[in-house]
Amino acid sequence: MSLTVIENNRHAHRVMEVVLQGFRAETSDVVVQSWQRCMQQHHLHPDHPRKPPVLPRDQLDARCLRLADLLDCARHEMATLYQQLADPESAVVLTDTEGVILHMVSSSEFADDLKPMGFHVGAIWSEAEAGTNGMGTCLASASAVAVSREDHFFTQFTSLTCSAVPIFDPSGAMCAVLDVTSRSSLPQQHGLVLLGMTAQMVENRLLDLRCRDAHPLHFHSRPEFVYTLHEGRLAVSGGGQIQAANRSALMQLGFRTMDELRGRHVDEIFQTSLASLLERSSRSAYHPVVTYRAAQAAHRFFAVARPPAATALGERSVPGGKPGLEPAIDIVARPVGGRGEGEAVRPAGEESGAFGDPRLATQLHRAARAISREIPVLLQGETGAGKEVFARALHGRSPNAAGAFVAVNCASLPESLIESELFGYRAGAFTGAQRSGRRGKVLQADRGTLFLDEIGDMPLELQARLLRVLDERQVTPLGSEETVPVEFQLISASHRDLPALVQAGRFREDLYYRLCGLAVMLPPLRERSDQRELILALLATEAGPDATLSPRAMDRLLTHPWPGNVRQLRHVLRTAVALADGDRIDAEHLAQLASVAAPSAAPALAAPQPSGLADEADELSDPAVHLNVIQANEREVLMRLLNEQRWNVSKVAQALGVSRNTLYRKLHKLHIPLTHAR
Ligand SMILES: Nc1ncnc2c1ncn2[C@@H]1O[C@H](COP(=O)(O)OP(=O)(O)OP(=O)(O)O)[C@@H](O)[C@H]1O
Repeated sequence: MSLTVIENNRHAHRVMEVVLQGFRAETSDVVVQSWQRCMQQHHLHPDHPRKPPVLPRDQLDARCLRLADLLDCARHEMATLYQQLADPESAVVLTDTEGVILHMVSSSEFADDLKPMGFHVGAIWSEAEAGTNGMGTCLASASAVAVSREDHFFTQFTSLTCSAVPIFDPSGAMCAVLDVTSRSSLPQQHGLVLLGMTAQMVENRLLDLRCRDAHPLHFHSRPEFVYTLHEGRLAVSGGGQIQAANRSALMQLGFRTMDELRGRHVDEIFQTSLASLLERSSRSAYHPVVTYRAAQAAHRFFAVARPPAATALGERSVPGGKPGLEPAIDIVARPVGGRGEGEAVRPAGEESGAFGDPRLATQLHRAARAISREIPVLLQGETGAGKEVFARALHGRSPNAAGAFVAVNCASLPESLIESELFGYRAGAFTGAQRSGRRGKVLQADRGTLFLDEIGDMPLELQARLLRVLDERQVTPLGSEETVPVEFQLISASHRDLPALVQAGRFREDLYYRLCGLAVMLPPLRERSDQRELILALLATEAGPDATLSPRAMDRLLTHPWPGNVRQLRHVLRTAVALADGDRIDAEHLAQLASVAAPSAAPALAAPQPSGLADEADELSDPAVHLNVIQANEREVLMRLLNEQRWNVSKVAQALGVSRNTLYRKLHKLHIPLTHAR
């Protein structure tokens, strides 16, 4: 008998002894109860291992669409958690309430290890399908669980250790499970803490998003905890009724469930009314004000109440319902994929853009609805992911489509010029000013769309001026006394993590809330499901409709990790077209891909390499591996600078105080190819 079979038998025997004969197990009650459910309720047998079933693609897409807002809230937090865990043999996973894996962050190597076990996006890991496991058992018990190695019901999963926590929506219902699965033998305590914190962050974001038209009320018994992860948060209707709360709020106020709290009035909970809290908060410039628990007068809280995010942003009331609470699935995406080699394609000009990925299409649809209600849209995503293309598409679908689309790149303008560029100046306002004066970009965008790209790079002093313009909707050009009224739609974009900049004090929080009426996280190219369609469309733009790709070339493109996203894809295709003799592109014309920087080049918002899409990285030699530690560090710093300056070599040279030639030599020495350059 092979070792595996003996091992399998031993594990199965142990599970059966515990379930059928009531033997004491050296494991937790949660695990024992799960084993009992597996055998008695789900009729699983530890001797008959099975692979979790996989949902068909269209059903998976439909689920992702239904939970699009949750996925939006979770994606970035999951990537951050993965980085904090710093364990290459771990995966951070999100499932829906039926145990279907919707999103996963891991190294491509670990994802490849997990795949044969049936552990990948689309697979169903409920207890009924996969026996005792982190995700399934968390769902069944509706509580945080740790399932280490031999706690699993089936032997095939006993090399894994999982920790999982439920995520609750603002109504208090469980809406997902967040899990960390790794090879380590024990759940790491700090990992569990991080997991719990991540779940809380996702819940708070979801509360903000789904209750945008309620008054947010932040509180804690210690003032320094207001606005932190530990704060209690309530969503309160204009009439003062509590609609939703986070877990900390329930705990601090002594309620066990959301049902016990929902519908109560603020003055029933605190010894004050919503109106009074709002007034006192605004008078104290939104610093926490003291309030007392109504039931226990000695229990003091510090609280801040604000106007709803929606009204604070000038959002009009939405006919027929609350924007944040409507189901995410109300559009039909264009069909994706299925096109073979050489088929006719429609060129994707930058104006039209290609948005075949269902998630992207939904985001465009939601953003179009938001902008049509004058809600500003904030686009986030890695560099080259198509934020400007998306913004133009949004403008084209908006009520102001007939007006101008005015783009301002806040990162590329020298600080001294941003102000005049944005607000304009009166004739003779300063030395060097044009004699006739100049209408600033804000006024040029009148009745159109103002697109503030790389808004995270705007200097703090100018943020204050911009804030005033957004509030007052009028502009005072430099050197002028006169204010000019202006009406525009606002879209902004950044590849930086703006909430993190806010926390670091480098971006004004009040401005962030005014820009971020609706936050849209654009997926990186490697996560898009319409890659094939996009490749063909971009190829048609670059080489005309007769161009074709060989299957090998298409395969290489489809499996590339694309750290520079669509911009890099476009660049690679442009070079391939130049290298190919006729209209047919083959793998050999994609030599440029071999010299593309490894994922260490990932920009600020980049998640770790996603599962299963980076197989090719194995084939490629990573140029960075030949560098010593100092060079590797130097390379990383340069890559970051290049990304920040959008691969503009002159600007990076300027920032470093070296000549362009010196910089080129350095780039060459550190194996940094300039394939990202525009
Ligand atoms: N959906 C799309 N359809 C067609 N082309 C696209 C699409 N998205 C991006 N591109 C191409 O990729 C290039 C980069 O797009 P864009 O400038 O919008 O990216 P970005 O995310 O705003 O970049 P950055 O963060 O560096 O400003 C564009 O010039 C365009 O050619």
